[in-house]
Amino acid sequence: MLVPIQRDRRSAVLVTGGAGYIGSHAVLALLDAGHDVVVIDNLSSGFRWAVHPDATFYQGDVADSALLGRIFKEHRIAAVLHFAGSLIVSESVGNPLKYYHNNSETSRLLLSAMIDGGVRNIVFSSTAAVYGDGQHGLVEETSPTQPINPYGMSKLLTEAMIRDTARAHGMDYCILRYFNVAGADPDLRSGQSTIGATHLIKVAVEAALGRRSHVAVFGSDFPTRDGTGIRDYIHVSDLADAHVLALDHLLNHDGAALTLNCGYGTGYSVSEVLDSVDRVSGIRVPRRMEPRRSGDPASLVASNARIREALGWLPRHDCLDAIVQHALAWEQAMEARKVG
Ligand SMILES: NC(=O)c1ccc[n+]([C@@H]2O[C@H](COP(=O)([O-])OP(=O)(O)OC[C@H]3O[C@@H](n4cnc5c(N)ncnc54)[C@H](O)[C@@H]3O)[C@@H](O)[C@H]2O)c1
Ligand SMILES: O=c1ccn([C@@H]2O[C@H](COP(=O)(O)OP(=O)(O)O[C@H]3O[C@H](CO)[C@H](O)[C@H](O)[C@H]3O)[C@@H](O)[C@H]2O)c(=O)[nH]1
Repeated sequence: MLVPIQRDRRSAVLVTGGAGYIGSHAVLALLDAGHDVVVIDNLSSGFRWAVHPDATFYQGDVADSALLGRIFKEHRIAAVLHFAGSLIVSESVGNPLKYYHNNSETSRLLLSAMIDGGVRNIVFSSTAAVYGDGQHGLVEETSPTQPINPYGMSKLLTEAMIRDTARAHGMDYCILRYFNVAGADPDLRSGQSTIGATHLIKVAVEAALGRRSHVAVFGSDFPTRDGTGIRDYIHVSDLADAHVLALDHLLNHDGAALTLNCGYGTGYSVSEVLDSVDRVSGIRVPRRMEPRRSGDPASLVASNARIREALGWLPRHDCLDAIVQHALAWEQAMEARKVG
């Protein structure tokens, strides 16, 4: 049954990491849906220009409890959408403490500041990396969580903190486990601008535009149909929509406690993704076979039955070529604007 949205017009939403790739798209979707938006970002990997001017911006760290306290006093924050964090799987293997600090410890401080500030709703950016390796077929939310890298473990710890804190302090939460996020806003209001990006589709479209000499294929001996790693690539705008739905759900359901996969349920291998980039760009991107990257599972593909059922989420851009097309268009637009 559809529940009418009773949004408190005076309240706002705090987006941590709103100057980053996914956060900046969520800000656009929230503004499009009529929410007031406040952003906190330390600009460690995000960009001030990526934050829509209609959002109020604070430059600072989520671990700065005094700053969070000030924000909670200056605005009526109804909910926090927590994107800020570190997210490179291979980096987390070499520097795990960075991840346990910036993902786990910083989230603990955020939860503590939320309790102090009386903010009782949180949407959290978790990841498919909490599931680990050895997954067969579609991964359900009830599948075992056995991360094989510190990044996944740092997010799993945060999930546990959120559930325990919610129980103890009467908070409501929606944990969104994203699979592989890619693409750009179809109107090119934002896109992935990360410097020195490591994500496959971003790297491949940079190579198609001649900014990289080739794409390294990390591992061709995985137990997959063509030996390369399989992932479920979700368009960033569909993911942003999921956040607006999650927020509305929290604002309308007391006691909400959701953990939801965000993916399409279709997996593509690295070779298939590169074929798509070749097809869409019209350029044969040079590929070089290299050994596996540490911490990489063979395959991660989402079951999305739960998010469809719980939030009524309906993807609008469920097509690999469309995702690649938008990613490529954003790269070209950045080149033209000379940003990033
Ligand atoms: N990109 C993906 O495929 C993917 C997949 C699963 C989960 N996620 C999660 O989504 C979230 C956003 O990822 P993204 O791809 O947009 O990355 P991003 O690096 O573009 O965005 C992260 C933003 O957070 C900011 N930030 C980092 N630490 C901060 C801190 N301590 N205080 C304040 N600001 C801080 C950065 O400056 C940046 O703007 C992350 O939590 C990530 O783990 C991403
Ligand atoms: O230059 C590259 C980059 C990636 N890959 C391969 O492409 C696939 C996807 O790799 P990405 O680096 O694009 O993404 P990850 O799967 O490593 O991780 C991403 O998705 C995860 C969820 O599945 C996490 O949430 C994480 O934050 C996010 O970076 C993997 O098989 C990887 O080995 C290559 O072969 N060459």
